[in-house]
Amino acid sequence: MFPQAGEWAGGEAAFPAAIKALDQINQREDILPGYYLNLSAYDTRCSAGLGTTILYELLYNKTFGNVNSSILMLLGPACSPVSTAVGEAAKMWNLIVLSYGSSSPALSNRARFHTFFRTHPPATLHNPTRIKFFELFGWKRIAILIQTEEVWQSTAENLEVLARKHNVHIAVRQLFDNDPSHAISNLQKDDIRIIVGLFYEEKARKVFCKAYQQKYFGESYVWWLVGWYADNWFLKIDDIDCTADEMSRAVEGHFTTEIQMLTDSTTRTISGLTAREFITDLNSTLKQLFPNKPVESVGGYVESPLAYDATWALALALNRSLGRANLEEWSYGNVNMKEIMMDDMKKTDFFGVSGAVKFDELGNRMSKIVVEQLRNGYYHRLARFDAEKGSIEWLNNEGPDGSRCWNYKHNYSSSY
Ligand SMILES: CC1(C)CO[C@@H](CC(=O)O)CN1
Repeated sequence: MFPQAGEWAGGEAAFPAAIKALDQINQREDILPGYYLNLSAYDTRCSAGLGTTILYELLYNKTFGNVNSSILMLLGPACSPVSTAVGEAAKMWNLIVLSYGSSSPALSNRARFHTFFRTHPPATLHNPTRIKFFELFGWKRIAILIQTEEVWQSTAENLEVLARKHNVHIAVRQLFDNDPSHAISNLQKDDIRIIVGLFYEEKARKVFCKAYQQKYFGESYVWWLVGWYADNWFLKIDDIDCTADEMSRAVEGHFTTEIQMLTDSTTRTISGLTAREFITDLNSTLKQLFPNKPVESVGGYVESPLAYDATWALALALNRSLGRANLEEWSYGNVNMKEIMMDDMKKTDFFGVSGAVKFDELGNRMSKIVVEQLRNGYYHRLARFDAEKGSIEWLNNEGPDGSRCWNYKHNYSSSY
């Protein structure tokens, strides 16, 4: 399932990446020998209803698409709302679902999504990084500003649980639906200085425009946002009543956390390619497919390594199951074979273009998180955090031990 439109057209780049993996897999004699993996792709348009309809047709309509047999596994969906609908239904047909693009923490509920796995980590994976930095900088009093959407509210709940375990006090938790003015006034009244902002890009512009207008910005405030907004997101002023200069001043100095989806490593991956070789090849394909836009703005470009690695993960799991299951006997009622394939999915452990690929007990994939800071309008990569080891790797800036990152103009107070 590869959305080509809708809230997030993540399938635009993910589909070519998955096809590349499939072609490489089908040429490998050592993977699924004697079998040819066939991929039937459908545009879900990021719609839960359409995704469910496609699943139903795949299950019951043998003439649907070019599928004239039962499908072995489902690659996708991309968008969280579609994964929520499809992932919950698929288990009733013993169908394993492997998403490459869904970040909703709700999808970690194993009871609801028993056969669901994802190479895209949940949004909650940002939280250990945030806590690590709060401890590093001695920030004890934090606020969370939350857009009323499930993905952000469940991320906030997870952050509060972690904060309590690490003696960080969540002093204020402010929710807003469309207009953040009242919430920002409350943060100001409580003299909050460290704010974790959990909202989509369009709301981020409203937050910082209001913050500017209410003079709630500058060197004494530290904002933590997600790092996957579009480049120069704060300069798109057509939907706010602030100038680009006002927005630049309001957002200056904020930190972001982002899942690292393409490894920096030069190690050869399971496919034999390095990550650099993979992305170079994908870029040339995307330039042909989307000649009128830069590759970085093709939907799902950042997540495409996750789709590539997800295709490898499915093929490797099926390959492992060959020893214990006869794939010709697969049918949606074959619980025994579903259990075998579930076991083999849980054994996933390979080095892909997105880094180490393995799933935890909730079907989630762990990744590294990159921390950046906006300085004079440009994002600087500060550090990479390994949530599994709890370790920080400083990138071209040393740590807070009196090095360059402290030369920056913000005088962070350690009393908050
Ligand atoms: C980092 C982002 C943009 C978060 O949303 C994901 C889509 C979703 O969870 O619906 C895709 N990747």
